[in-house]
Amino acid sequence: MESTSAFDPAGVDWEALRALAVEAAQLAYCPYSGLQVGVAAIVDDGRIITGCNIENASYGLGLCAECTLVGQLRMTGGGRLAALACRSGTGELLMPCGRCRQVIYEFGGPDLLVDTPSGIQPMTWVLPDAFGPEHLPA
Ligand SMILES: O=c1ccn([C@H]2C[C@H](O)[C@@H](CO)O2)c(=O)[nH]1
Repeated sequence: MESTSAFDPAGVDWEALRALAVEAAQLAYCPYSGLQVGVAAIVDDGRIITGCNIENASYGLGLCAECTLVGQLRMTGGGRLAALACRSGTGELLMPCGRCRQVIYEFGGPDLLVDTPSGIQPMTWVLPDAFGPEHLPA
C-alpha cells in the first residue's frame, strides 16, 4: 500500500537540518547561560520547523529550544515530528535534555529520528522504555 506520509527517512538531508538548527540557535535569548541552542525538525507532512531556547530572569522558567519547537509544531499545523537535530549556536551537536526527550516523545513517538553522537537514532534509543500517552487510562 502506498504511504500517505510525505516523510521518507532515507531522504533526510541531515546536514541541511543541522544547519537550520544552528541558524535557529542564533535567535536564542540566553543572557544567563550564554548557551545558544537551536533545534530543527522535519514534520511528517514534509514541512520544517525550528525552535530556540528562551531564558528568564527567574532561571527555572527558561524554555528549552525543544519547547519552542513543539509550540511551532502546533502553531503551524500540527502533525508528528519525524526527524530532529539539535545544535549549539557554534554548531556543536547537543542532545535534548531529559525533560525535552519526554516533550518531543509526545509529538514524535518511538519512530522519531534524532541526530546523536552515536549517529541517527530512533527515540527508542534516545528515551528507552518511554512513558507515553498509551500508559494513561483511556
Ligand atoms: O535540551 C536542551 C538543553 C538545554 N537547553 C537550554 C536551556 C538553557 O537555556 C541552556 C543552558 O542549559 O540550554 C535547551 O534549549 N535544550
